[in-house]
Amino acid sequence: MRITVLRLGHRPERDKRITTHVGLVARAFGADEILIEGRDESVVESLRDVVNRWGGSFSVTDGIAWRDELRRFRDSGGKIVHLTMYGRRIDEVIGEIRSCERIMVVVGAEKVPPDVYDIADWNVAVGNQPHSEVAALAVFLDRLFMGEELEKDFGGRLKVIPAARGKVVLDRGL
Ligand SMILES: C[S@@+](CC[C@H](N)C(=O)[O-])C[C@H]1O[C@@H](n2cnc3c(N)ncnc32)[C@H](O)[C@@H]1O
Repeated sequence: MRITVLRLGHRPERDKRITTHVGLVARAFGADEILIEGRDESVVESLRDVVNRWGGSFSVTDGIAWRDELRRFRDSGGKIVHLTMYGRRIDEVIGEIRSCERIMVVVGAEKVPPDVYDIADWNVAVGNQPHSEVAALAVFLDRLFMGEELEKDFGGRLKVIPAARGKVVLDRGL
């Protein structure tokens, strides 16, 4: 399955860290790309730097026109999943979502515009309490892949060798 994450409402003056974390979680938990509303060269650079060092083919694009992206994605046959505390319980819908070929997973920052709720094929809640886009995305992807995403080899220059203590990192010098 190909997964695009759409990060809405990025405000460069206050969301740098959390949007970077949305991107890091997207990559580490098995998504293929992130699209970011708003321009932020520093967020894009730091995510691309992680890809360069730690591997994978995760792509990062900022400054997108999100309504056009959602429509284009839907019109080309992709399905849209909006993560929101007001949505349906994740366990009720994750099986259906798992059968899709391409999904776009939308996460917000502050208030998400009402049309996102309308265009989404599924509005999905990771519990019905308010928490965070980073946590919601991580739990959603982990449920989607049933934990298998954590076994992925990213093939990067740097690779952690799991250790009971300390840090063991292989530099494959690619
Ligand atoms: C800080 S929350 C903002 C919530 C905001 N009050 C709203 O009405 O959308 C930022 C994002 O985290 C995600 N989120 C927060 N809690 C969630 C939950 N329980 N389930 C799914 N997603 C959640 C949503 O994508 C949301 O747009």
